[in-house]
Amino acid sequence: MVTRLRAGAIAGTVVGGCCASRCFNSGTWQQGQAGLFALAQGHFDTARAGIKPATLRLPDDCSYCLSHVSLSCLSSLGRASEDAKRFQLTEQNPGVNTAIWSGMMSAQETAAEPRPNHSEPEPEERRVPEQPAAMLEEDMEVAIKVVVVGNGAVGKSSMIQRYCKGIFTRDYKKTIGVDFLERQIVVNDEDVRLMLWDTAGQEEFDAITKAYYRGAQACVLVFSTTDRDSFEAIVSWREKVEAEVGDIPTVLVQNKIDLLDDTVIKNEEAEGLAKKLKLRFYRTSVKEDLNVNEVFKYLADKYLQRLKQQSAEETEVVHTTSNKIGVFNTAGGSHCGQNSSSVNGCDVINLRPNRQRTKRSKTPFGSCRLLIVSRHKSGEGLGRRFIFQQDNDPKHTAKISKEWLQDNSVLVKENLLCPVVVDEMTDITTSRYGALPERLYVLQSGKVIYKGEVGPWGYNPEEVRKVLEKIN
Ligand SMILES: Nc1nc2c(ncn2[C@@H]2O[C@H](COP(=O)(O)OP(=O)(O)OP(=O)(O)O)[C@@H](O)[C@H]2O)c(=O)[nH]1
Repeated sequence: MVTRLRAGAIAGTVVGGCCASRCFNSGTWQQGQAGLFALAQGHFDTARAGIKPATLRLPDDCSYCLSHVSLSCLSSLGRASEDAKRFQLTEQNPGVNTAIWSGMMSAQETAAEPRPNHSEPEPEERRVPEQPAAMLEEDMEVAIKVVVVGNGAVGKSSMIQRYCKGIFTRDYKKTIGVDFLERQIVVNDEDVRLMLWDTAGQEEFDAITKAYYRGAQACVLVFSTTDRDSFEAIVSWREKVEAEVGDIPTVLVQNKIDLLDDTVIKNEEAEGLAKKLKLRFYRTSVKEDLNVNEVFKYLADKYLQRLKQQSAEETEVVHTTSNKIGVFNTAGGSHCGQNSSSVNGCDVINLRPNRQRTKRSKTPFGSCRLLIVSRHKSGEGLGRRFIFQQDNDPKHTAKISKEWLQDNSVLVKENLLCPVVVDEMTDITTSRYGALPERLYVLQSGKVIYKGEVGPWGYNPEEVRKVLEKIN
């Protein structure tokens, strides 16, 4: 069975990245998939989010697959622009408001198959403006996951709302778990999509929020001018984030400086803390819209600098090791493409190097940072799926990857020009991009007092809210 998805707008609120996806039919979990889930509620536009379209082949026994969005480089596929016009789930997955994106192989495998009949007009609300093909071909953008952390009521949600929606509300509504908004900006001529994760400030949500730090690429540590505790908690917030994601571009923010008259933190204390933590320090007033843009611009800039630095280091590796860095071309499908062949009765995927690697070039995968190749072999269902993760991290240029590819009948024809990580559905993708807890729990004195259904379908924040209100 082939389930096809087309790009565009999905009715949905992104609730998290996923580390696994579940086939409801077979009950099996497919691990190692990365990305963002969209759930019914609100609006999430995949095209705007920079997610490129693909068709996806689901195994024959899987008619209701809750799957993933992966950061794959599909823009170069001939069909991409056509597919990108709008998103639509076919009749085979009714009611499943999930974006499923897969890697090159899936897309190429299905390319030869007949398209389902979409002759019926789409409902008005599903239609999205068509995008010029050229944009889809070339506009790969950098997406940065930013987590905003700090004690409760310091203004995290307000800051994100101000930045993404340009609004400020006086009402305080405690964040339960996490929330998400995004904004696209241009920094040094680069399109950057900031995905801002608003996390709850209260300790009782730690278990939930920590899961969302995973894969974060930048962090805002916020304290309030009028809340001494929030200032003193900064070091511990930093440690929590670092424990999950290591050293990422981070900024220290003192919010509510419009209330400077009521300050409980001396200037030199705040500056001293920034110095001690070696962080850029901003004073903001979300209320007065002071310095908020600067905070996020700085982070985006810092992140881009790191990317550039990484690229430069990789180039060095090209000259010094036999494992060259670049992008690899996954020509051919997994079982019948012209570039696949058979060795000892096994299918072989031929990976060919692509010699160019220029940003925004028309070269296939030219600006790809992560390439996931999924491979299904008919009849073997979920068991035969390989994911090659090209994330340009020199550490991953491991000999072992190559050996693994060869052991699994993936023929590497020449030296690949890129580091290749073989993610055997284990933890690499998960730990970097996954963020979705399997269930929501509420614990009290070490005891589970609420256990939700398997998420994200089974998430029920309202239930959680009620439980929390009861125990507070
Ligand atoms: N005066 C002033 N009030 C602010 C500012 N920023 C936020 N607030 C107010 O502070 C309160 C808390 O703001 P939130 O954004 O909900 O705080 P939060 O950090 O997200 O809180 P949690 O969700 O509990 O973690 C709200 O009443 C806001 O209106 C600011 O810059 N100045």
